[in-house]
Amino acid sequence: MSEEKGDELAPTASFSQAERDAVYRAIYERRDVRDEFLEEEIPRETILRVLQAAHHAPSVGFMQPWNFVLVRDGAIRARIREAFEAAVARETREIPEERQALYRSLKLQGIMKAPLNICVTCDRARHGATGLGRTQQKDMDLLSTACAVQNLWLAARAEGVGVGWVSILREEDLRAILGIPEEIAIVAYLCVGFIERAYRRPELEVKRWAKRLPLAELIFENHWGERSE
Ligand SMILES: Cc1cc2c(cc1C)N(C[C@H](O)[C@H](O)[C@H](O)COP(=O)(O)O)c1[nH]c(=O)[nH]c(=O)c1N2
Repeated sequence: MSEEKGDELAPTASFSQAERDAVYRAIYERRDVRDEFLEEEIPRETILRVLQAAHHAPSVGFMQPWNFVLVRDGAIRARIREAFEAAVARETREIPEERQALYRSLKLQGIMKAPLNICVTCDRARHGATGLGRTQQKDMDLLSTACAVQNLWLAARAEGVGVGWVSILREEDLRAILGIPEEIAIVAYLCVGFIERAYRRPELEVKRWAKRLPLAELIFENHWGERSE
């Protein structure tokens, strides 16, 4: 035990109603943004605040396996955009016939429009190949990195910055274009920029691709399939 002075348990200060409202507002008003990005550069301090929020995400064994590759260069983003187009062509073939027209009408990325792209990676061997909390469930490092992405997404919303997650990209293309080593996993490719307008509901719901499921249908009591009366 090597606790330092000030490290003892302290009372948890409660949130005021306004603070609670702000937290829930960030959660409910966060959107996946594809097309509404402004050209304006995001100040370095704002980017760092958002990344600091990501860096304070929970992680298995406090592993903090993430890195953030900040991509601003237009030529690099153009190559990623090309890789996206090729990936969309492949994905289109897997979409059921009756949904193809709707799929093709969707805007699914803002790689060139957003002034900043961020590739979030996971170093699966950080602090050793195995570790606390990860011996039985091997992908906990990847899930920890997803927690960091969510923190980033929420903090960005509070900063007036929109984020769009683009997963229609082959990992090998991102790896080659961004020079990411083989041993580093790629978790998220994000388009990031200030926004002034956003949908109030998920764009995929507005465009009738999918609906939000009723929460009550997703909750079981004690055993899978058991619902409360
Ligand atoms: C892991 C992962 C991967 C993707 C996404 C999200 C997540 C969590 N989403 C965004 C997704 O469509 C969106 O979150 C939902 O439609 C819900 O909308 P809101 O995020 O609430 O606006 C997403 N959107 C998109 O246009 N292209 C994409 O490739 C992806 N990929």
